[in-house]
Amino acid sequence: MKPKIFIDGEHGTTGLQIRTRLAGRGDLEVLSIPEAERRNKDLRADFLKEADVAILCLPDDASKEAVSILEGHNSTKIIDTSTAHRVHPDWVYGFAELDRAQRQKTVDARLVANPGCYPTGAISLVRPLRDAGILPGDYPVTVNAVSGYTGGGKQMIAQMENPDSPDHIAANHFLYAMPLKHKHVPELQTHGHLERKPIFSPSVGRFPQGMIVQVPLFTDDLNGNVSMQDIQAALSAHYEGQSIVQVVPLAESAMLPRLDPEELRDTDIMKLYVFGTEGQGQVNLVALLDNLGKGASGAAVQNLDLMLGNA
Ligand SMILES: NC(=O)C1=CN([C@@H]2O[C@H](COP(=O)(O)OP(=O)(O)OC[C@H]3O[C@@H](n4cnc5c(N)ncnc54)[C@H](OP(=O)(O)O)[C@@H]3O)[C@@H](O)[C@H]2O)C=CC1
Ligand SMILES: CC(=O)N[C@@H](CCC(=O)OP(=O)(O)O)C(=O)O
Repeated sequence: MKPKIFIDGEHGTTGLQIRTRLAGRGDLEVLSIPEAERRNKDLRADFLKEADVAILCLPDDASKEAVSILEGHNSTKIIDTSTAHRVHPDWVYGFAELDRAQRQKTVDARLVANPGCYPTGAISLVRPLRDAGILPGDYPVTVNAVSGYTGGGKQMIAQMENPDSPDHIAANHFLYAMPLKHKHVPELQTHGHLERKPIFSPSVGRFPQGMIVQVPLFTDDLNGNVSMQDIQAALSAHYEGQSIVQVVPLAESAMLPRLDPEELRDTDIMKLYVFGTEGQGQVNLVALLDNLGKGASGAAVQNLDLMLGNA
């Protein structure tokens, strides 16, 4: 029997991309709710209970509701793409490359929280340096980022694309979350193993999919007398043996005149760069990804395969 998959929120931005990725999969049966019934709680409950794996692509409150519908119904595994359970102790953080143990934890899990798009980039840069003892726990980490506008879901897509929308956004690039209380901060701190709350300053650009996440560091304030080479080597060692997170060689990074946030659009990989000038005491660590690829839907399908024993 093929495993049954239900994408709750399949007509939204993340859900649609997951459905597209699963469209050609003959090894799975996708249970699909008609678009007009997408908020029909009774029908959703039936599908949630029938599924072997439910992938929640909903706002936080609706995700929590779906989880409560499944309470006591342990035959349905859950992947939640929302922020609701990313620091919850009962949930496994579905970032297989986080450390040596995370892949197996995801394989064994019933409840998996899919990482946020920005945290995927930032944690992928800081966590290996924490684990290697290079980045002190109390380092004052800052994270600056730009996302494609699909990161804001259906509402922001309409605001950016429809000039007749009442809350139309005309800007080509804008900062937001200026009070420094973005919903991703707890996740960044917890899974980045950071003692201090990081400063997170996100922005959005007028392109649909793509993301750059930057973590600048002063190497004098790191542990030991580390060079750019040492930092790149620590990242490379951490991600050795897998193909989704790619650490770019220093020589290649040094040749780049600019970095395009859309470069990895429609892919599920993430590239990590160490920029700077050796000996200057500063580096800019950069993650490049598609906010809907490794940042959301691609990661959800990766987690699905791990949970089904396919990967
Ligand atoms: N977009 C991105 O890049 C990323 C998104 N995520 C997360 O994925 C989740 C979904 O985001 P996204 O796809 O962007 O959002 P969208 O707004 O594009 O889609 C959400 C979908 O959920 C439906 N929905 C909302 N409330 C309910 C409800 N109570 N019952 C049933 N269905 C409901 C919406 O229906 P309706 O059309 O009626 O509103 C819509 O189809 C969020 O939690 C987000 O944080 C994670 C990483 C990246
Ligand atoms: C551009 C934009 O608005 N991005 C969203 C983050 C993407 C998202 O909602 O999902 P995750 O929390 O699961 O990453 C935000 O800043 O709230």
